[in-house]
Amino acid sequence: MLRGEELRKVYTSGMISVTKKVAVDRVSISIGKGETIAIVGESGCGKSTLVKMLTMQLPATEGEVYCSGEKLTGMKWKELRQHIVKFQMIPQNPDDAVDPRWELGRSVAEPLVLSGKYSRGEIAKMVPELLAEVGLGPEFITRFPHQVSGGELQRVVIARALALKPDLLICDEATSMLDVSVQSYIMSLLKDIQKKRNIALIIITHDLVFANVVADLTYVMFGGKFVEIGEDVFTHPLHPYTQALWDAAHYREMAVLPSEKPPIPEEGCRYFDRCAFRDDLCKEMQVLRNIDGRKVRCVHPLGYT
Ligand SMILES: Nc1ncnc2c1ncn2[C@@H]1O[C@H](COP(=O)(O)OP(=O)(O)OP(=O)(O)O)[C@@H](O)[C@H]1O
Repeated sequence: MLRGEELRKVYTSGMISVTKKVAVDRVSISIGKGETIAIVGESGCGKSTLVKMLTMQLPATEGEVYCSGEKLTGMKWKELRQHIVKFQMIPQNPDDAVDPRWELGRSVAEPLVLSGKYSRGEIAKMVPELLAEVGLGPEFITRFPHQVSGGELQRVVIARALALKPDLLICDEATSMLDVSVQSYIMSLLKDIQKKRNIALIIITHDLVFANVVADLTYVMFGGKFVEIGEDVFTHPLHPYTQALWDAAHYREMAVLPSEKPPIPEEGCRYFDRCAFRDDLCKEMQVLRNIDGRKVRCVHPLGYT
């Protein structure tokens, strides 16, 4: 359904001495209808930048995006907006998605109004239906954001995102600001909605257990590139970084992933300076190799050396 090919993003900053930051470096990614993928990796590795390029919220420095066979990169805005309205974001902080001065019903109705496709009567019928789909009653229509809990507000944001029948929902740390019991409720709600509506889900998360459980495929990112892609990657990690990420998340003693992070080398394996298994072979260009149904960017995959 949606595919990004060789996406690259270089951020430039500064007026006199211009600095360049390669946030994402020639990454390809695709997601099919009804599929769930998770993108994991430490802060700053390029997850959000990649997804923003894939969903056309941010122009790519290089690379192309295709949706159901049509090329979105280079498309005129009028035509492009018909596509991107089908990609809806559930943000980390639900407060960012609603106007604090508006009743919640108005926030849910807004995309329907802006689309110009529905009459007032139709919208008045659709808003309570959308709220019901996320388990909220019609009494929420006249409440304000400060009159509901964080979990309820996130459900309103989901209802609003569903209004224009999206093909893809992007959850960028969508539950990380909620307490643990509400987190699991919201995620199972999203999975139920996904099943019912056959929506694709992209989940950006620091919760590796959750990624392992919900995603059909997990993409592990390091230094602007994928280092491992597969199902259930944390059960038997093949890339040393995947293992280190898992260990770090579980506070275990380990030899890699130090708090002092060395700079990422531009040539060869990006994980070189942090890796306990490095040798001269790792200084050469690394490609994603197929191993046991996974894709791994490593010449010394764990368990194979
Ligand atoms: N607008 C920008 N201008 C300059 N650099 C940026 C900009 N946005 C992001 N970056 C840099 O690009 C890199 C990737 O950022 P990005 O937000 O994609 O990472 P991330 O993996 O999503 O991080 P997090 O998990 O903390 O959200 C970071 O080093 C970040 O500082």
